[in-house]
Amino acid sequence: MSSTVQIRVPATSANLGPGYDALGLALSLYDEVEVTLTAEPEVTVTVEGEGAGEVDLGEGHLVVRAMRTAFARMGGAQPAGIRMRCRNAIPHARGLGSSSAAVCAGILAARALSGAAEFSDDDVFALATEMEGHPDNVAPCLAGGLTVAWYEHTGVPRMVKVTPDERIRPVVVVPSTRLSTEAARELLPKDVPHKDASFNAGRAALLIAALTRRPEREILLAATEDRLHQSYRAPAMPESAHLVERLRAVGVPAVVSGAGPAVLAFSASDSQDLIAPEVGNDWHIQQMDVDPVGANVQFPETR
Ligand SMILES: Nc1ncnc2c1ncn2[C@@H]1O[C@H](COP(=O)(O)OP(=O)(O)O)[C@@H](O)[C@H]1O
Ligand SMILES: N[C@@H](CCOP(=O)(O)O)C(=O)O
Repeated sequence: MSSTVQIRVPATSANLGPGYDALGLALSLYDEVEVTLTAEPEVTVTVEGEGAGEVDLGEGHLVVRAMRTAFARMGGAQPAGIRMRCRNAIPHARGLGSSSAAVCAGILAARALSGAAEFSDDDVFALATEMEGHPDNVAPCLAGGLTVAWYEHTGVPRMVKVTPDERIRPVVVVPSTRLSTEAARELLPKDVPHKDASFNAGRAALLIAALTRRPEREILLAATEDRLHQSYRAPAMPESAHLVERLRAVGVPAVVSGAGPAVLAFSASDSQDLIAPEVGNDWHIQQMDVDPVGANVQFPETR
C-alpha cells in the first residue's frame, strides 16, 4: 500500500438563500493536500496560499486532527508520523466551506492510507459532518454538484445530489473581512415565525426547480429569497448585506454564501456585467463553475 496520497477538495457555498443548513453547491476552487505517513514520530505541515502563516503546523492542524479522528474511528493504529503539504485556494472564514474541505481532506486521506475498505462513503460523510457540524457544506464537498442534506431521526446525515443546469454560473464575491461560522450561528434566534418557515420551504423547493430546470433570472430571484438567517446575521456583515441588496435591486440573484461574509451570485450570461459595478475595490470577484464531482483522491504514481 502507498504511504502517500493526494487529495483535492472543492470550496462549497451552503444555504443558497432559503436552504439554510440543507442546500449546498460545490465550486471550482480547491485546496490540495499531499499526505505521507512516515516512521519518524513527528508531524510536519507546510502551507502555501490561504492559511499560510496562520494555521497550526503540527497536531493542531485541522487536516491532521481529522486524520487522527478518522484513524481512531477506523480502529487501526495511529501512524507514527505525518508529513503534509497543503496548497490552499479556499479563503478561510468567508463562508466558502474551508473547514469542511479541510475535514473531508483529512478523513479521505486517512481512509486512503489505511486501506480501510469497510469505511464507506456514508461513514466518511457521517464522520465529516460530526466533526464539522454542517452537512450542507460536507455533502457538496464530497459529492460535487448541488446537494440536499438532511438528518435522519437517528441523527445520521443523508444527502441527495442533483446536477444543476449547465447555464448556472456561480460568481463569488469575497471580502477581506472574516466571520467565523460559529460566531454567525450565535446570531440566529431559537425560534422563527411559522410564516417565515413556510416562506422558506416554498423558496427552497422553487430553488431546486430553478437551478435544475428553470434558471431564468426572475425565477432565481424569487427562489433565492430567505427569511431564516441572512437578516439576523446582517449586523455582523453589513457590507455583505448591502451588496446582496444592491445586486438584487439590479436583477442579480445574490445571497450570502454560507455563514458569510462572502456573497454568491448566480450569473446568467446577461447578468455578468451587472455585478462588477456594484462591487467595491476591497472585494474580489471570482467567476466559477459548479464542481461536478467533489473530492478527488489519487496516489501519486497513478496520476
Ligand atoms: N485548510 C485548512 N487548514 C487548516 N485549518 C483550516 C483550513 N481551513 C479552515 N481551517 C480552520 O477553520 C477556520 C474557518 O472555519 P469556519 O469559521 O467554519 O469558516 P469557513 O466558512 O471558511 O468554513 C479557519 O480559521 C481555520 O482555523
Ligand atoms: N448552514 C451553515 C453553513 C456554514 O457554511 P460556512 O461555509 O460559512 O462554514 C450556516 O449557515 O451556519
